[in-house]
Amino acid sequence: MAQNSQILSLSGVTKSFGGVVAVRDVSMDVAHGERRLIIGTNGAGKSTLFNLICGDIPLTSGTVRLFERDVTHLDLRRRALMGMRRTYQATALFNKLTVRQNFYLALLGERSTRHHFNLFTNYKNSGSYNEKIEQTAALVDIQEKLDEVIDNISHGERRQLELGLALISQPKLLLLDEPSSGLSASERQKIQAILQNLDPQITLLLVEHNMELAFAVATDVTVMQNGEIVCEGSPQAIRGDEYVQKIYLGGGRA
Ligand SMILES: Nc1ncnc2c1ncn2[C@@H]1O[C@H](COP(=O)(O)OP(=O)(O)OP(=O)(O)O)[C@@H](O)[C@H]1O
Repeated sequence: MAQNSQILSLSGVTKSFGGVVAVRDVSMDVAHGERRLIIGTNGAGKSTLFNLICGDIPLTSGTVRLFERDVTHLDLRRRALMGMRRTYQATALFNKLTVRQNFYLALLGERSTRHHFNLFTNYKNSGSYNEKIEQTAALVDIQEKLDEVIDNISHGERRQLELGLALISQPKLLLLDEPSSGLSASERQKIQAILQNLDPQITLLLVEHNMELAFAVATDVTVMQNGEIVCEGSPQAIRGDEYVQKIYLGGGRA
């Protein structure tokens, strides 16, 4: 994909839940390679916006374009096949299986969706996936834990694995919903380093409440409040913005 191409383009995106307008008339363009941070107080509409971008929920009105194609009416699976992946605030892992087996199942699920082949007949070919699993595990710094059962790894390592499970399909656009929530300072630093070293070809959309991590990773920032975009700019500009300071530092997380 060309460096200047639009990876994501939202136009007039609105979502209402009954009387509640969770996202109101949002327009936003994200270019190839950007690390776009979306911040806003609780209830600002960030998760809903992610759900609309992914195709998890339908829009009330507006248009979503992904990789320069109108995907407004495509479901999550079809958008994923185009090269989009997201993580959730809580991802279900197979806790009795090892890290390697979780990677393996993600890879099989991915291949079966793409090529419609049978998961079980392909189990015999598992050796051919090992290299890919080991490469991805190294990207998220979990290569030492490949043969540990999930129940025995730390919370931070689970978050690293969740990132790895999203990366193993080699997405072009990756949406991360609070990748550091619930982590200790040292676990958070690890996630930060992983995100800072991410392949520059991957375009990133990030919702994150920890400002240190968020601003260390972001190239561009969008600020939301009450379902609307209130400002956009470089991390430096947003950090210095009086209004942002007020909604964040003036007790805005209500
Ligand atoms: N399924 C739903 N049904 C009804 N209202 C909803 C639904 N999902 C979200 N909302 C409402 O939409 C608004 C935006 O919520 P959303 O979860 O998108 O905010 P957020 O910015 O992600 O908040 P947080 O930082 O707490 O995760 C809130 O008022 C919320 O109560």
